[in-house]
Amino acid sequence: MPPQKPLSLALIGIGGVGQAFLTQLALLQSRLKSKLDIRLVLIRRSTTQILDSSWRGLDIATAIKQLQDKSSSEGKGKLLGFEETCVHLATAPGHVVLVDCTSDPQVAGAYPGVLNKGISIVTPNKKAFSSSFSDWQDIFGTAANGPNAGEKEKGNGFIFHESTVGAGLPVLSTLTELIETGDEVTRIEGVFSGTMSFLFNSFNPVAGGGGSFSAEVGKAKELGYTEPDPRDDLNGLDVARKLTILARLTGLEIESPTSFPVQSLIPKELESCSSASEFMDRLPEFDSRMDDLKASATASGKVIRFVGSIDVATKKVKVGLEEFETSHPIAALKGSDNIINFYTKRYGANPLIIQGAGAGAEVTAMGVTGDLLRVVRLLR
Ligand SMILES: NC(=O)C1=CN([C@@H]2O[C@H](COP(=O)(O)OP(=O)(O)OC[C@H]3O[C@@H](n4cnc5c(N)ncnc54)[C@H](OP(=O)(O)O)[C@@H]3O)[C@@H](O)[C@H]2O)C=CC1
Ligand SMILES: N[C@@H](CC=O)C(=O)O
Ligand code: NA
Repeated sequence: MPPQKPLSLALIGIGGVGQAFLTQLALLQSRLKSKLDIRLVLIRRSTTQILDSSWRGLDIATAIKQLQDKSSSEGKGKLLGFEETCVHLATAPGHVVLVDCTSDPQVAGAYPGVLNKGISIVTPNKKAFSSSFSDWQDIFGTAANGPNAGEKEKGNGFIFHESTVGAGLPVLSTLTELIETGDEVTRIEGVFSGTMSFLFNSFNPVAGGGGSFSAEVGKAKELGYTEPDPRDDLNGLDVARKLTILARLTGLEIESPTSFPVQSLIPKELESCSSASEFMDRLPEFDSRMDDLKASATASGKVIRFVGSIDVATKKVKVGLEEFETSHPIAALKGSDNIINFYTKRYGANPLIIQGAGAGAEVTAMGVTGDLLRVVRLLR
């Protein structure tokens, strides 16, 4: 049997998710070594990168150390522009896959050009899929696995982004299958943020009590649940981005994550904070406002949770705080659990429910590694 062509892989972003992905990649390399030769040829941070121009593949542990060890010559190399790097990357042997584990909108904005070079993309970065609707159309009009892909897109890359909604939970693959098998999705609702789930089930637990809101935000950041800037969770935009992605997959042409009501939990007085650290330092000043919301819910025997919903028929999307009876499944969530209810014609009054950790480096990396395997299967 002729040796398989190698799969050349480039990773950008070696934060929580990126490093967890590398751990899973090392496992994949050893498990698949008789069937597939996966070579890590580039890893890149925001300020430096290591590119293996021999295309033989980097040793993962050494490469991470070099990137993290600012003093190493490798780690200090002049950072080649991202687009320039991709032109070079496209010359790597076999199929090339870019793994974008950043939350950088500029990297995401380059996706159509990357796909056009025949490079596939797997990513948990929501920015590309939740910017303008025309950007969405550009991406899926270029990808070889786009809904209307034809001869023209044949040589282009594939794109998968399961971890953009519900981390590794099979939310996007389930929605895609519901739609592709002809079911009619009428409503999607639930808890879509691991950070907000954790915040409210620890600040306002069903059993009563709970810590201060700002302290719980700090814990969510330490646990690796929040966006690189926690304000992207607290302003409701992370959930809005996820609902934009889901709504677009149902066929709704949502213009942007700010084209529907999104409740922000950022105190107006802190909207001008110039940095995440300044914001986090001042957040405790406003804990009493969240305490008042909690007290009012408690007075009616309820708890507050941060939820989202899409009504496909009326095209109504909304994101914000709601009160729930303590017996409600949403009230009972633990940790970073998401719960997503798909109401469809086929499932009727009993929705298809997906529940589980919706944030955390390892469960997110699982979705990215699963997407990489989806690309591998398409190459067979
Ligand atoms: N954490 C989670 O539970 C989940 C995260 N996600 C998504 O995964 C992505 C990564 O999240 P997470 O790992 O937690 O974030 P981190 O902040 O831990 O890591 C982000 C990494 O991206 C790097 N980076 C930023 N901009 C660039 C750039 N232009 N080029 C190269 N590298 C860059 C940073 O490098 P440097 O350190 O040099 O600045 C850092 O290493 C985000 O898009 C997030 O929304 C999705 C689902 C769940
Ligand atoms: N910050 C996000 C990460 C996953 O999308 C969240 O808390 O859900
Ligand atoms: Na997912």
